[in-house]
Amino acid sequence: MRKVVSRQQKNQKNNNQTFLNAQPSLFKQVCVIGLGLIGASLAQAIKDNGLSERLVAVDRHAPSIEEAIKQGLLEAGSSTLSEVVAGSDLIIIAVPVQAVQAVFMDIKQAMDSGQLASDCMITDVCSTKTNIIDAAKAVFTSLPIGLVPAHPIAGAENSGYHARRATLFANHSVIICELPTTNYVAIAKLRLLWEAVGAKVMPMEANHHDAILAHTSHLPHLLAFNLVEQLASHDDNLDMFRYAAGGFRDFTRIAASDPKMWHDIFFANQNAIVSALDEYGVYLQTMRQLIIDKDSTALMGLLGRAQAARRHFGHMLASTPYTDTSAMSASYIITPSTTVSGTITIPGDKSISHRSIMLGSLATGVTHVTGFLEGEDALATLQAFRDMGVTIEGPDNGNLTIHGVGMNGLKPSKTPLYMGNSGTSMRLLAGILAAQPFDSVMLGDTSLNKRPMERVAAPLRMMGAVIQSTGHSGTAPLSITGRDTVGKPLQGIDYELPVASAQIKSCLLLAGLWSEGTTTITQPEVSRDHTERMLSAFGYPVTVDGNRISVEGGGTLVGGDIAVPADISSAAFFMVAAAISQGSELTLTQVGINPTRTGVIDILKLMNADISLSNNTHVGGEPVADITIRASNLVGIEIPEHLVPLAIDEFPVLFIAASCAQGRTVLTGAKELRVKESDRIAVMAEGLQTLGIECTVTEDGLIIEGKGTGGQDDQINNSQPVFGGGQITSHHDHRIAMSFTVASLRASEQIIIEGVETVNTSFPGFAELANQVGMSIQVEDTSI
Ligand SMILES: O=C(O)C1=C[C@@H](OP(=O)(O)O)[C@@H](O)[C@H](O)C1
Ligand SMILES: C=C(OP(=O)(O)O)C(=O)O
Repeated sequence: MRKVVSRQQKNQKNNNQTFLNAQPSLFKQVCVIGLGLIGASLAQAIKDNGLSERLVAVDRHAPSIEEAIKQGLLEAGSSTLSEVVAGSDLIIIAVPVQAVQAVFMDIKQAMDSGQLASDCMITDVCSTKTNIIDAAKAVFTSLPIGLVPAHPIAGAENSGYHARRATLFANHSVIICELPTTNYVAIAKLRLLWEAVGAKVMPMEANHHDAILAHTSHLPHLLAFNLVEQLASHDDNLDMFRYAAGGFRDFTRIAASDPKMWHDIFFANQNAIVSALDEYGVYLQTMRQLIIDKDSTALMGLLGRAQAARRHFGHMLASTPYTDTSAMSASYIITPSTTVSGTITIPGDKSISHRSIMLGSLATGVTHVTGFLEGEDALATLQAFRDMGVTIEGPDNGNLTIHGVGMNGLKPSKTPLYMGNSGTSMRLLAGILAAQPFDSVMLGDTSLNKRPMERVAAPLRMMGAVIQSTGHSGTAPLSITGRDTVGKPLQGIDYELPVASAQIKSCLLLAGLWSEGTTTITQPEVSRDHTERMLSAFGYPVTVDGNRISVEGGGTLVGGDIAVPADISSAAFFMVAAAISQGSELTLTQVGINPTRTGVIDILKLMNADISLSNNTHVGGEPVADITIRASNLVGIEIPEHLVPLAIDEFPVLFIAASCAQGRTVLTGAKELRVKESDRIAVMAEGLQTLGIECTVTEDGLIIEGKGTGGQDDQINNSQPVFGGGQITSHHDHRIAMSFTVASLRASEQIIIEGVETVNTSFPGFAELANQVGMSIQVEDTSI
């Protein structure tokens, strides 16, 4: 259970911090027991950072002590604790795990004899934690109030005093066990010490620490030692080592670590290690059998899943940018430019990419996808299906091969499904998961966790789904109970959508595929129809009657080939870029022009944009064309409300166009913009005002006073800046970042956009492409 901290304790913590910061050194005397790699490195880091007035050490190896004193690292040292420990206010135990209990006995004696205060802080750096606490319990009548067990997750294959490095802990994690018996000041001071040497501190329960470390550290070390032993015991071991490839070297690097230390750890964490090892045995047997059986699909699936999972975990951890604004570290520094030109290819459509994974996975047979968008949103969907046991090869340059598992072939994921920033993934998957026999949990990043999920959860409940939005206010995480537990299938419903949302419509239609009877969705306005089109392309009958769409449950999907066209929502940035800048002409090849998506073209044309389509054809059931757009004098308009759902994602960049138009542009009926990755009305208005544009926020839209000077019939006059310069934040929203980039074509000064990592959710390579056509974007990492 997490430790609950009262307000009083929090205040006390803040006061401690101020008090501690005011002290010349954090400690009067630190005594390090054990001058091995970790102990000596920590001593050196304490010394270099001036964290203690005095440093003393205990080590049985006299030459290390002598050298450390000679080098000025230590004031004193000995092989016996009682000779140097007096007056220490922190003791750091850095000896092998099995020797810790004996050290505790020495410490107790020093406390009993008055050499040490009873509240003296005691910490350790050992790789196991429950046995350290047990050892302390065995020695002290009650756990010392200064005891803070800790574990820096840092090391090196070299051991001993000479291998020490003061920087060993920089950017590494240190786990601290905050025991209920420990004085709060001791915890706060140890935290300060670790942070001062560059480490990231995280609290964790001792049991949990031991179970996790058994898998992530102890098992890999055991396997490394074991593999070296296996190879070394061969008769031709010399040849084996001589020709051992990089794989052997990389895999067994950690087998050069200190044997005594690992001997102790393996015994100290016996139970957790044995269970990790048993589990490993099962996986090894499975792999062995797949090779014997020459089961290529299953082996490919396993290898692909493992490769993706490794990347995914890295991503999940590194994707803290999406969960923590302070960590959003990449910025665009944009120098104003005046014109764009060229012929470019825009990456694949995000909505269609999501659906290709979903339907390809649920189909029978193999589905080949080309033009798949390798952006983080679509990759989140891909990973979710891998987590549910689907074998997916790729993505390789937009190519994917999906080995469909059929309507009843998904397996429960072992971990919660992580949807990152993607509303489409979470909402569409909610419909699929609600119908599965097993339970599921879906998580999102900070932005996604704020977006409304009851809009799908409530109608799914009407179908009999058991689904909870467990966030603050009808928001993610979503927890879904499997049909096996519920005991009966979903029931078809006749549902009228309260908003024109393709995500809600698709969620319910997808749930309808497993439901008894008919599911009919009525939408108030037309919204994108990719789900309907792709279901039909996979052979699933869909009935469309005006704005009423129906499916019957119980059908099947048949895999095939899907070509994903270029995304018109991404193309929109370049359409506006060319429209607003003098002398520009851009051609965007083979862009999807599904009529449920072309609101942006209609709106720009109403604003007097010069847009033409050519090479019209069909790709994978979707119409596509080359779009050519040239500079023109844009004029302000009242945007017709029926076009809003058809251009829902393009408004941020349309606001940039409106700012460059002559006269006022009024958007109404677009409340939905407030619940996208950010509140796109508020956030765009704020950014526009920063850049000197007058605009008024309304409940369901925005009024923009355009600064363009040329009218519809005038000479094209797009060379005067309408924006100033300034600093804009993305608010975790890719479309905000890209829209303000386009503004730089009519800006008088530099525009800086912070938090641009988010662009990768829908448009990897955006900055490179923008530079290719004539913009001037420099990407800077400001994290260091
Ligand atoms: O179905 C889809 O692929 C999408 C539907 C739209 O969302 P809403 O359904 O919330 O309008 C759109 O904004 C989103 O980018 C993608
Ligand atoms: C709203 C968007 O996506 P999603 O809802 O999938 O996060 C978008 O891409 O603009």
